[in-house]
Amino acid sequence: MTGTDEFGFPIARGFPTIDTPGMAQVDLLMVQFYGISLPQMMENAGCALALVARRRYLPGDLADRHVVVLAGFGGNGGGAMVAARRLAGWGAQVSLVPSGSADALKGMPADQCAILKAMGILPGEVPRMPPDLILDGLIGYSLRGAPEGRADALIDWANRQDAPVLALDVPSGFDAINGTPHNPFIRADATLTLALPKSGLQDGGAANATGALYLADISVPPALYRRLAPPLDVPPFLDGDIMRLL
Ligand SMILES: NC(=O)C1=CN([C@@H]2O[C@H](COP(=O)(O)OP(=O)(O)OC[C@H]3O[C@@H](n4cnc5c(N)ncnc54)[C@H](O)[C@@H]3O)[C@@H](O)[C@H]2O)[C@H](O)CC1
Ligand SMILES: [K+]
Repeated sequence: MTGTDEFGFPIARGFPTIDTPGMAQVDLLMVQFYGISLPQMMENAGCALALVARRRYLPGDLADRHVVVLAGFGGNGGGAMVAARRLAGWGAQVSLVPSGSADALKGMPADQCAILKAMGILPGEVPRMPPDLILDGLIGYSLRGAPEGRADALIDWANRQDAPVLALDVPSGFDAINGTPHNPFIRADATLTLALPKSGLQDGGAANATGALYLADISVPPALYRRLAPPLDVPPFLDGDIMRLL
């Protein structure tokens, strides 16, 4: 560790990068070898996102602080909805904006959305009231080509707002492997990437798409990385669950 950033997050160097096929291997080993489920990882991811949101953007009392959560239909959207739940629990006013009809959500994102509905947070359109913060959970490392449809429109909307955007895992529209920005891509003020920094995020990506780059521990055992082909040597998160990388 080489000190902390201005928000008190430990600064870390020496974490290797990983590409999307490598992350797919990690997810498989987590589930099949260790029995650590995707919902468990998603819970860790979303909680870490909410913690970065609170400490970096919403210090103090969260009452009257308005957060718009943009949520896609995959694991990225599910993690963002966990963060929505945590921030709402801490008193923030949360608007949930899915990238399609919420009735069409399936699997874990649908489960997360059902929890939010039970809490009285109903999926809807982007609100007229300007937000204090936008969480980008539209598309993660499974982006395929340039964003289309509602995701495309919501990325444009987010980039037009004065509020900062905090991206989950990768800025949506940004290729996590090779760092190619598609049109459009989220211009994040900060990005919280999960488990290991994705290879395309190394230098913040083209045009510094990521902004400040954080890394969250989602409870991958370091020994798992030595089972990958090729193996990776990853240090434990000794100084905290959330590290500042860039
Ligand atoms: N081990 C981990 O790091 C974990 C990461 N998690 C999070 O899950 C996502 C990856 O989830 P996945 O379900 O594979 O997909 P995505 O959420 O990235 O996106 C799929 C979603 O996006 C749509 N889509 C893809 N390309 C486009 C496009 N060009 N235009 C519009 N829409 C697009 C696609 O149709 C799907 O609906 C990872 O990034 C993390 O955030 C988990 O929490 C578990 C562990
Ligand atoms: K994202």
